[in-house]
Amino acid sequence: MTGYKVANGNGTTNGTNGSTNGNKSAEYIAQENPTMCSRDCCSGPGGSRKGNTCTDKKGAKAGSLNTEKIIPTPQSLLGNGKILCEITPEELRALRVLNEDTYPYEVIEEIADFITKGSGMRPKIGIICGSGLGSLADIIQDPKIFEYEKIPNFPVSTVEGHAGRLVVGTLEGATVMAMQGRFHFYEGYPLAKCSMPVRVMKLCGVEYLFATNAAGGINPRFAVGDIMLMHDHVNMLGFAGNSPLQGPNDPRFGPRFPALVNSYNKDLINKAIEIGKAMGIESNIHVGVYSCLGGPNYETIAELKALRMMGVDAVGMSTVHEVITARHCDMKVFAFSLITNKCATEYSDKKDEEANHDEVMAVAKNRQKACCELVARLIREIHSASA
Ligand SMILES: O=P(O)(O)O[C@@H]1C[C@H](O)[C@@H](CO)O1
Ligand SMILES: Nc1nc2[nH]cnc2c(=O)[nH]1
Repeated sequence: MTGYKVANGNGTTNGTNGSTNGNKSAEYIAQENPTMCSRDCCSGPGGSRKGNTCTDKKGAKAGSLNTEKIIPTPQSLLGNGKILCEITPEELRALRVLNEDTYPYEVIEEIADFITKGSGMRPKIGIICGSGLGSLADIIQDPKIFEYEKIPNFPVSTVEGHAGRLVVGTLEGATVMAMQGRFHFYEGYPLAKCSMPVRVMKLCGVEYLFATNAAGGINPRFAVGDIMLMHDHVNMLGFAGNSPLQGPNDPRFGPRFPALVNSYNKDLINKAIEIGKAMGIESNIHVGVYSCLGGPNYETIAELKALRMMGVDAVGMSTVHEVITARHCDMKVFAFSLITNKCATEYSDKKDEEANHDEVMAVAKNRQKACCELVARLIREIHSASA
């Protein structure tokens, strides 16, 4: 069988079956067929790989390509199965952006223009709907809806309970945009990509980020269905050296070293507490610390005990990197967790103490009315204060 190399962004891997598929594996190089074209070769800069020049491209076009030697990767098959040599410059650029970990300012600007021009609105408040909380976007009036897959260079949602639409419209008089579906690290997206829409929101004109999530309650005082207003977080992925701000910093978004104390706006937390009282649900409202783990697995008892010792009240798989990105570009942040399950912190054989996504979705569905009312009332206050 013919040998091959699959470029994986960290070097290349030799083999005769399967592929080593890194994030940047859209290029592949035939070892025994120097006429095959690589992505670098096609796209110019940095493209002078041994045995792969633009002459090779001509050879490939002329039909000397031995397709049996190509190991297709998911990325290589993008573009209706066309190989990269046949992709137009526009398709190639889109493909590169999809494969990149970071998005240049200009690309974010293009996405923001697409949304503001397409909707005819410049939203002031951005909402990220947590698992099962998509109904937060359903209460938006006169909505203009953008399916993620139709937004240029936008990722797609892959998780149940995350519809994959951006909804722009008005809520309590304010112009808002809501992500009905967020991107998670466990879906395979790097953190910068997970939180890229926050930068899109910023360039659309958004000043306030409302981030919501479904989370497991670690604090023993929390009951299923309670709402925890986030006043701080523990960035576990950050402890492991991962951040949405990794890589070159573009000062048009914010500083290289942003401070994160006071990330969660105290005025908005206090207003939300007042609103909770007015709604008669003050006993279900708490203020606490959230932590995001990478997922998709839920936590072990030992992990939950460790988180509790660190002062974490609720644990999830999102939000923290969105908040970091929002604070980096100086947005005001309000965030809450809907407690969808109680996390067990003692060993037990009881099956019903295990977290599961169906339960998460069911609780979110049951509590969506209260969550929508809290968000709507808070937006009304922000809007009337600025009018
Ligand atoms: O998107 P969020 O953080 O609300 O969703 C949480 C984390 C996982 O995606 C899911 C697990 O049930 O709920
Ligand atoms: N990591 C994590 N995410 C959740 N999302 C909803 N519940 C949970 C949970 O218990 N743990």
